[in-house]
Amino acid sequence: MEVMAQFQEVLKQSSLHPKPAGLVLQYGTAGFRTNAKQLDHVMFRMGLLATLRSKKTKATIGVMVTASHNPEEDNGVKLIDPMGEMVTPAWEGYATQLANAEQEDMLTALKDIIEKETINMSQEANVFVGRDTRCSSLSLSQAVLDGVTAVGGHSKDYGLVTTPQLHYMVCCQNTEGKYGEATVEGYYNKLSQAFIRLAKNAPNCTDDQKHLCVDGANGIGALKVREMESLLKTELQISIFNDGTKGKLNYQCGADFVKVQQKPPTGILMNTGERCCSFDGDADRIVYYYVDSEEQFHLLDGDKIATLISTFLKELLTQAGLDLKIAVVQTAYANGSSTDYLENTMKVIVRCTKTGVKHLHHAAQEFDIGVYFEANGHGTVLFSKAAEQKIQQLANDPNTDDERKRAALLLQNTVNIINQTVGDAISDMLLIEAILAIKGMTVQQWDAIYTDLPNRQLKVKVLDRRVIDTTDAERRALSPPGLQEAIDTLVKKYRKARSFVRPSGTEDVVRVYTEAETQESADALAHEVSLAVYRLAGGVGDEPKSLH
Ligand SMILES: CC(=O)N[C@H]1[C@@H](OP(=O)(O)O)O[C@H](CO)[C@@H](O)[C@@H]1O
Ligand SMILES: [Mg+2]
Repeated sequence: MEVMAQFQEVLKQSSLHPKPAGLVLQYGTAGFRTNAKQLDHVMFRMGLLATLRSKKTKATIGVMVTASHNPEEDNGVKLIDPMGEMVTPAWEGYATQLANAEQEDMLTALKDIIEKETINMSQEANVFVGRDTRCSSLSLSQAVLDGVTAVGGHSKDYGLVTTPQLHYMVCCQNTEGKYGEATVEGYYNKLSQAFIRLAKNAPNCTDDQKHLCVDGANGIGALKVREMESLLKTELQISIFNDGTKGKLNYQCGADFVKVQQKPPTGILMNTGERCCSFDGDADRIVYYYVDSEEQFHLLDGDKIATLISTFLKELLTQAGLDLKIAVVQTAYANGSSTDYLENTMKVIVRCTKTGVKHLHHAAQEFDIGVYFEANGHGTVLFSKAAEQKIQQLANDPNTDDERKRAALLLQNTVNIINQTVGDAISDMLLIEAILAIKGMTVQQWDAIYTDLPNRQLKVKVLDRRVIDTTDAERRALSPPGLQEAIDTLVKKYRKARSFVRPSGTEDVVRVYTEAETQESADALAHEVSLAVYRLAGGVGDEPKSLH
């Protein structure tokens, strides 16, 4: 189609996906997210934008319709760049401009991007689309597809997939299959084969040890684990709870609920000491937990996962005699005990970045092996090309002695089980299960590697959360005036205490984090810091109440 006619078509189609006048949304920590009723125009426009991005990069781009851990009524959209990573920041800016342009200015906003990025409109474009199980996701993903078609792109609709599965498809497609086959079956085969090979190194694993309870958050993860189950054969026996047949998505279940509330999800049958895990609503996060004989709940969050994985990798590197630099990337939410253990006992490099996987991912790319996890369980491992080559070479070298060869093969299968494009609950689960089996480690032993400092996360409602500006990987507030000083004074009252506040990028709240020697101190400090935020940063509604 000729360019002018193309724009006419965009205009015509756009009028079928009109923007409510005055509505302003931001591309936040992980894409746009709000009540599903407000998103039709955003989806259509993200279809347009993904097509432009595809033309620009001459590669396939992904669009995932999901609001992850948010309530069922919400929805959202995430854009995926050619290597399967999150879309680059400059284009997040375009996304915001395009989504917020009033109906009559939409075409101008679109042309603006085309001009700024000197996009050749006759270039072919391909967009992969996926969605989660929310009621609103089907029609919203149709709006994305309409957007792609309107500007002359080709699309492939993967239907119901987890977010990390779609990231994987995009990476496979753009690497001509080197990363794997761009199908859901290809994904299951690659991961399950690597898992079976790893599990072969744990011949003494009993049936009890092979059992795992999975809380699927009543979302897409439950469906996808079920599809994969038979391929894991006898090496892993999974009981799936909250599979979406009865309960509501993310409601009193799922990784976010378990992490923030520090308690088990509803809808799960847990025996004492049994290993359990929870996914979030789009299956890119995972946390583990168990209940001990005194009914005490034990959470193994992203920090514990990062510690387990990096310990395993470090041991294998030593056994293989490979000199590769390994680092762990965390955010300010990482428990102080985990950072202390990683730095001082394990002696690995630790980096702290701003919240949001894109920041962690970027930092992890600077090392031979970068293990990154947010405390909430979102994370993965990145291997540099050079690291992968060294592992490959050693595994294939006929002169390698047995111990080194075994370690190299384990490393090779570890590379294959990991979804390096983004945090992936299914892939992380399989890796963790394999590590525990190989090391002959129980969930209790894993938990005992270090003891978490008691901590608390709270939310405070303010008029405009943008009044809070932070620095030092969000650990210190620069504005409003007096806030950081107030926090510093409060923190000094408690032993081993730490606290910071930051505006959320996914919800209209300010988040408060505290940790201290005791839970009482962490809770009291959290309340006091919440009050400081409320008073100094324009709190709305009732004053924050004490937790006890
Ligand atoms: C404290 C916390 O868990 N924050 C989450 C949450 O971001 P906020 O910007 O804090 O709303 O959602 C993000 C997207 O899922 C995730 O990357 C991040 O870790
Ligand atoms: Mg998620």
